[in-house]
Amino acid sequence: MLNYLTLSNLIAVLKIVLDVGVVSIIIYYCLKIVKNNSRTIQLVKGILFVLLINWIAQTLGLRTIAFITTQVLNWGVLVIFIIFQPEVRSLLEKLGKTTFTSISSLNQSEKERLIDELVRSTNDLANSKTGALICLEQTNSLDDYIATGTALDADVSDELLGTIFWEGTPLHDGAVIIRGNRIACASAFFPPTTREFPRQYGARHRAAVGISEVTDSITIVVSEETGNVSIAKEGVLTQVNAVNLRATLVRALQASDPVVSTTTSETQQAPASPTQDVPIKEVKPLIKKRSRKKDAKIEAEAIVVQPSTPLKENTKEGKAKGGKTNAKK
Ligand SMILES: Nc1ncnc2c1ncn2[C@@H]1O[C@H](COP(=O)(O)OP(=O)(O)OP(=O)(O)O)[C@@H](O)[C@H]1O
Repeated sequence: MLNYLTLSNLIAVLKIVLDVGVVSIIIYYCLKIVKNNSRTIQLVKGILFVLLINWIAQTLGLRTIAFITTQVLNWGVLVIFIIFQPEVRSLLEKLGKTTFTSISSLNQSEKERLIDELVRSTNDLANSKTGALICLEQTNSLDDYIATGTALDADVSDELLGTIFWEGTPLHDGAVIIRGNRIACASAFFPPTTREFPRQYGARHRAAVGISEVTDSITIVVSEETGNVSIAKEGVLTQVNAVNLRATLVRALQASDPVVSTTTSETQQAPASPTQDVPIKEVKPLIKKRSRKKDAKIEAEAIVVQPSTPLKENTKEGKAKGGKTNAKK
């Protein structure tokens, strides 16, 4: 009898652990999705707001408001599924899929070679003022975006990236996505940011910031207009030179694996290595085309870099941005 009770207690405890464990995992992944997607952050804020109004209305006995907000919350689930249909679909598609070869799975020499090739090709692209968008997949899968481009499975090399972004090729329009140390695709389309953005930046920079808002990827942008190089990460666009670029890439790879030994401060202060010999560009002064009042608001969603250096006045008034935008998508 005692044994039976102990066994049934044990089973009950295991059930509770399983129950709580599964729910915790679901909550963890939901929070991860919310955190990585600016659209879902807005949505969660909206839901919290409606919940607050509903609670106040219930507490104060405001029956009409309580009724309306309750209906909004009841029907909200359906609305969420409709609004987030693409996200829900891709989430379901991902279930059961094997994990991709991420950058973190590369060994030290592969990482170093990848960084060397990226710095070298970015340097060449910048010097020849060839517009480019090179996105490095991190932990969030870029499958959905790879699907919008032309699939490739090629070694990352200075020569190949130069060829892809050469204006004469059909693949030059759009972004290259790098998965692990392979070029997964070219000509991919990214969701452009919808945030307020300095006018001198066009569709390419908007796309780079856009993808960095919804995933943890790192994107290198080379401006066709100026040859300037920027990095988009976590919704922030930072203009870099060769040393900054290398340091950022080292840091990014380091974050997932301590195998890359150079520390951040060492990297930033380090003299140029062989691939850093030719700086891509001096860090250009950065424009803030906003009033001081607006700047306070922008602090939180900093678009620009190097606060001490105002952005170079480099307008593109004559340029028809829309014309160059990746219209095919
Ligand atoms: N959503 C997008 N996803 C991927 N690539 C895009 C996207 N929008 C534009 N591009 C790429 O950017 C090119 C247009 O760049 P545009 O000149 O408008 O941007 P820009 O930020 O001003 O860059 P640049 O300084 O190089 O001129 C397109 O030809 C295409 O290759």
